[in-house]
Amino acid sequence: MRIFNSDGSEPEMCGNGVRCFARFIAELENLHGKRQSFTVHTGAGLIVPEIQEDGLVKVDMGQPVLKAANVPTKLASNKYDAVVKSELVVDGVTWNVTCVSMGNPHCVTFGTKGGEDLQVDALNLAQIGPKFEHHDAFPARTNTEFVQVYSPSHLKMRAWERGSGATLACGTGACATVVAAVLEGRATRKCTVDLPGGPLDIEWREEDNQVYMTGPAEVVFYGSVPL
Ligand SMILES: N[C@@H](CCC[C@H](N)C(=O)O)C(=O)O
Repeated sequence: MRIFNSDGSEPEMCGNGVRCFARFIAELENLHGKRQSFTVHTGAGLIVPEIQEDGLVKVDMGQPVLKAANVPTKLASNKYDAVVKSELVVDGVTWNVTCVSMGNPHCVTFGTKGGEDLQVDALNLAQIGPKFEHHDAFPARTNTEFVQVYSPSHLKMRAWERGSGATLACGTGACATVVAAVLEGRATRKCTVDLPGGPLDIEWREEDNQVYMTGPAEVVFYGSVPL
């Protein structure tokens, strides 16, 4: 699977995309109602989506990458060889950020240094998102997730995506959000993440360090495009 952002750049991975890709293949092959798993080659390695009997798609998203140079970020590692709750000055305001790669780079924030907990609906993403995306700390640019904690197993997130801006959902971003929330001691390893487009269930398993994402993928329309 190869995907393209709306600015034409090619990211390594797309969590929503891989769920849709699995659904598309199942429709093509008439695999309705059957449990079916696929191995998908992506820029981030092999990713394994499985269509469950309930119709939801559960994806083995692989292991998070936390080493600063591999995210990549120029911020220094400070905990578990990772960048956790580090200070990032954006437009004169100091934010606390945790950096995670799910094959593609993510910067996750729960708020500003010493500030109130984020109320994500109040944020002007179009104004602050690009300042994170193009910040010097991120040599490959970054996706940014702004997160509000409802409870240790229930988070709300809005994403500003690298190359695409504010989107209704970001699967890799939801995975990075739970990894960051666990590293910051804010959440358990199994969480529901609410996104503007609907919820995703994410689990970062302790046994094998793998991240699993479960969510829907539905056919919206069929069409053809002359190229
Ligand atoms: N904008 C991302 C790629 C797309 C991520 C996607 N929305 C998802 O669901 O994971 C990037 O440039 O890394």
